[in-house]
Amino acid sequence: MTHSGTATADSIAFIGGGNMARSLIGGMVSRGADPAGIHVAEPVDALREALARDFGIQVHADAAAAAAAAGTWVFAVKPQVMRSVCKDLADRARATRPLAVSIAAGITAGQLSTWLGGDAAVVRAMPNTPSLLGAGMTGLHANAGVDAAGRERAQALLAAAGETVWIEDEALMDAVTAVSGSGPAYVFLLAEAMEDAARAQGLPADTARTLVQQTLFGAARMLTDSTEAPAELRRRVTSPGGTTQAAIETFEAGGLRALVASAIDAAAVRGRELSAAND
Ligand SMILES: NC(=O)C1=CN([C@@H]2O[C@H](COP(=O)(O)OP(=O)(O)OC[C@H]3O[C@@H](n4cnc5c(N)ncnc54)[C@H](O)[C@@H]3O)[C@@H](O)[C@H]2O)C=CC1
Ligand SMILES: O=C(O)[C@@H]1CCC=N1
Repeated sequence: MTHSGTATADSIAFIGGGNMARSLIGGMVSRGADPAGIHVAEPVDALREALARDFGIQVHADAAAAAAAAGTWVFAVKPQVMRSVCKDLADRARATRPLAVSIAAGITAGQLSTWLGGDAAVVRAMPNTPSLLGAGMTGLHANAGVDAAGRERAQALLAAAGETVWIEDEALMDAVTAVSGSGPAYVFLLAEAMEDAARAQGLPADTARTLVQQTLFGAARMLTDSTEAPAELRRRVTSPGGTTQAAIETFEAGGLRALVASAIDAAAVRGRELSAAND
């Protein structure tokens, strides 16, 4: 189903309505954004209909219809299809000079600008899925074509879903992707491992889940609400000769810190590969 919404320069068109677009839109709408000004192009019927139903936004089956309705285009498709999606919109981009915001891992502002016909105003953004709850973290990088008003527009869009930080050196966007873009999955992996271990200790599954959920939530709250460094918060849990020390020594002996560094490096390398492979 295609709805015709308000076609204004202030409207936003998401090109791609998958997991990350849903998280951003959910965060924006729950923080008071007007659904009439949010358009999404999504070819999968079920996803499109769910977005319209859940958020009351304007949905379209094809990118051109959504792009025609908005002055800001948010590219939320996979890196592997970004080039062809941009090229299909290049004529319109040259004619209407939208602000293009891409959330794709790896794909550079230079690639996006070229694919959109050259000299496009591009903000490369890297959000994460907690955006759905308004608890997202987004790194933003603007190319030289983005003026102060464009920066403000991009930041306001992503700030509706959580915290934002500007990254002036674009080369660091792959590190941002590896730390905060992919980061929620690392915490979920830890949660899975802790739940498995809790069950292995004999705890019932639902109790194991509750213990892990509330522990991660409480620890995250302490990290964000306290001015103390993580190492100090850890020290306060760790009684000398106690249970935590036994666990921490096991983590250190297993090389947890080096493993985390290698995992984050692998993610950053993959970001650079995605750029090269999809040029
Ligand atoms: N999932 C995450 O946690 C994060 C993802 N990203 C980036 O967001 C982008 C999207 O990722 P996900 O949402 O996870 O993927 P996804 O696969 O859930 O969403 C992509 C959507 O684009 C749609 N699509 C494909 N071709 C299209 C076209 N021509 N026009 C309009 N829509 C089209 C697909 O049907 C799909 O629903 C990727 O580039 C990824 O690097 C960035 C930060 C975090
Ligand atoms: O895994 C990915 O490639 C995307 C980018 C960051 C999070 N998800």
